[in-house]
Amino acid sequence: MSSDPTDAAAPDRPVPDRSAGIEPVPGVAKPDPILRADGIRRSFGGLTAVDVDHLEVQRGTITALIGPNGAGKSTLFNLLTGFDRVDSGQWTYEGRSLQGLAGHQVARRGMVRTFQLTKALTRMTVMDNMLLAAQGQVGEKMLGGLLRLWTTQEAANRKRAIELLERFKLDTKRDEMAGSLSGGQRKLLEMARALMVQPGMVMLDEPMAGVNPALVQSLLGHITALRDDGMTVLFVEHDMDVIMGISDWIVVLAEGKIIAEGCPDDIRSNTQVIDAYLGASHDDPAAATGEDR
Ligand SMILES: Nc1ncnc2c1ncn2[C@@H]1O[C@H](COP(=O)(O)OP(=O)(O)OP(=O)(O)O)[C@@H](O)[C@H]1O
Repeated sequence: MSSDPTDAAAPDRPVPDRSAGIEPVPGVAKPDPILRADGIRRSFGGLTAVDVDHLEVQRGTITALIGPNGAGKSTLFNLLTGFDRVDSGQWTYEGRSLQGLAGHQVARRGMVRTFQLTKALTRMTVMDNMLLAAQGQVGEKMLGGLLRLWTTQEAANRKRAIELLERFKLDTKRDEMAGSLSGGQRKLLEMARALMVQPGMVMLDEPMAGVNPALVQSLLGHITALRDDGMTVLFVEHDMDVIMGISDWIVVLAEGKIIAEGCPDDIRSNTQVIDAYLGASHDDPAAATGEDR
């Protein structure tokens, strides 16, 4: 990563289109992939949740992972970030294998994901949430041990936490319980927590879910600022306006497989994508194309 992600605002410079010229076909090779995955499979009983032959994520882009309910988006996120185990497959981040690593080890390599705040986290202050995130994405079982290890790194971590809370306009909330934050503020905290480990790639799980429409623009600005600061963003989202509005590239999953990839215009006009959404009984078909209803 070339610049400090704690910069308060997105730099005022044009962002190069890093997905220009890439052919819109499933599994297409990218000129400068930060993440490469091959043969990623995961079944639950008889159900194949994920069956991805090849996926590359281009460095420095905002890439959306979309698909109807049950398509396998969350499972793929969990697998790539070490929060679930593949049945088979290999994947690399920055050319190094992540196979078999736990979530916190993946985060320390620089690929970090956001999580909805768990109950335990909502009972901690905003600042303690940030300090805990600095330890990497460990399970709550390890909380006690980590609390004791805080002292050494604490000063540096506090400084970084304050910078990030200022960036996300949460600095006045630092001593409040995370559970008292609004839906949008929680999303901001989830993003701020992810940045504590200075990642090169951030994976956002439904960053707009439960957010008041008034805060959507601000959140979108923060997501594009991550990319403009040099990070790669991969996100799962259902809101088609958001997806079409900020994505450089879109990967479409259906029944565990990548059925389409391309820039927003490619995806909007892709009949296979429209069919996949039309075939999913509990999704709104109009949403598949991002058309006004
Ligand atoms: N732990 C599990 N045990 C059994 N089945 C699971 C498990 N996790 C996911 N599945 C199944 O795997 C399939 C893919 O689920 P997944 O949650 O990854 O889809 P998704 O695309 O994220 O869906 P949504 O958009 O609704 O969140 C679904 O059929 C789901 O029921």
